[in-house]
Amino acid sequence: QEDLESELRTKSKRITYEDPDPYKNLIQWLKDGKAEVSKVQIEVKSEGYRTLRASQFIRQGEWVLFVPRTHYLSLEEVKKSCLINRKMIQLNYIPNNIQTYFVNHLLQENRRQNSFWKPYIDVLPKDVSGFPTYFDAEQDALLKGSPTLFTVMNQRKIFREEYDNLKEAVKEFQRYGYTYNDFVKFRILTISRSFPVYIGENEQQQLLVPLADFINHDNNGFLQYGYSPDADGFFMQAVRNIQKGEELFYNYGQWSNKYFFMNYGFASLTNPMNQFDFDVCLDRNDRMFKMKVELTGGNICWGNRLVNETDHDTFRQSLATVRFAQISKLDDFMQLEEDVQNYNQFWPGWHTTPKTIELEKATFKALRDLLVSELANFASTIEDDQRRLNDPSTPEFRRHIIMLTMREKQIIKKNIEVCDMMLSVIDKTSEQLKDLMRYYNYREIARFVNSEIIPMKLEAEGLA
Ligand SMILES: C[S@@+](CC[C@H](N)C(=O)[O-])C[C@H]1O[C@@H](n2cnc3c(N)ncnc32)[C@H](O)[C@@H]1O
Repeated sequence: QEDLESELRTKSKRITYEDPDPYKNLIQWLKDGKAEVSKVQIEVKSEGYRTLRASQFIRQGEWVLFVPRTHYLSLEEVKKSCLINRKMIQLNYIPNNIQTYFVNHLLQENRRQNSFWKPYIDVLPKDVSGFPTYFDAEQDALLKGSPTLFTVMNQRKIFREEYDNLKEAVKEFQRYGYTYNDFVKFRILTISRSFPVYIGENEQQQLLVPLADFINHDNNGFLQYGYSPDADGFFMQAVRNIQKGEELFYNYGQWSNKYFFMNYGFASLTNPMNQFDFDVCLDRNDRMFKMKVELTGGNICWGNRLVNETDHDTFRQSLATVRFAQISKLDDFMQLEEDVQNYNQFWPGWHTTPKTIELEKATFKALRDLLVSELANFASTIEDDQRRLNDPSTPEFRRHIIMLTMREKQIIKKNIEVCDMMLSVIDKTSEQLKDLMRYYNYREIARFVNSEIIPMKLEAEGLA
């Protein structure tokens, strides 16, 4: 194995790139490898924040850049050319994430003086302290109340476990003295810089692609990427005409702020995919606790999510889960048991349909109380956040925490308002409700009232 390693090292000694400007080395290395990089230019906005600009007009459909297979890292490549990875495979060690194969390869190449990958490694960000995995107790405290804090803790645990297990299982990993900090740094760099790409028809691969990984995210990104079998490499393509000098962006995906924050270290106020994650749990003092647990196959809590828009299934699901927890009448529960015959497994958020106006009232009240207490858990108010965002001395990493948690709080607040609104109208007559819903802003709520509440009202009014 060591022979193969030294052979690779000799091979990589052929050309060295020693310009004091690491970006020049990167471009020259890519050009020497027959990459097509002439239409883009690197701009260093700050040491940790670089971007690409179009160095010429680029027509819609044209490739913006091309990197051949020899100059990007694929899973196949890193499994083959990294000693630790080969050992892992021999030992049948299954990493908790395939990112570990990339991390091991980067650690190896980072250690080598004359690595073929040196021009790439030299331009990877040096400082990743803005990623939540690196936060200290004081920075964690800023996330208090946010469901993201739990995810951060969990991520740290996963990273630590992998590092400790690797050290234990692969003696070379320990011998090279790779530190936990470097392991985590390369793990984060792998997460935040990899491209999921379809190579074969159904074969999705992660790739680390030099230079392409300088492009930042925007919701209105105008590039797409892929693998070209004919050219045997990775391309970025313009989906519209791009003017000379324009900054290049692509859309990293329709992800929530929490996802961006965890994987890329940023959040945005304009992300349309924001969400607030929260748990709805059964009350252990509930008389029906045991019956409910039995019905759901042993569950007590369910993860739910609310989004910006109340025009969304997530609202109905959250409501239904709370409704399940709120059922207190045997009749309602029996009706639920009847409904359940139609499903293989009972999911409170999908299957707990409205039963009575009384139950709906209790449900909106309980959801409201839950959200009010969630809101009170946060370290700061929306107003504090707004003030800090307006203050230019607020550090960059902190802005992202504020944007993340502020959006979570805004979602909670909006949903509290919906609960309040429902509680204020639920005692009205069916006619009054119909009138109110005609101009109601939240379509999902209006649809819910029209399809569920009004029929219940009509039935009750008919009986009366
Ligand atoms: C693939 S890299 C893009 C290039 C990066 N700016 C650099 O200098 O190497 C992804 C990283 O860029 C930054 N980034 C990308 N899009 C961003 C955005 N819309 N807002 C803030 N930071 C962003 C984040 O630090 C993220 O982890």
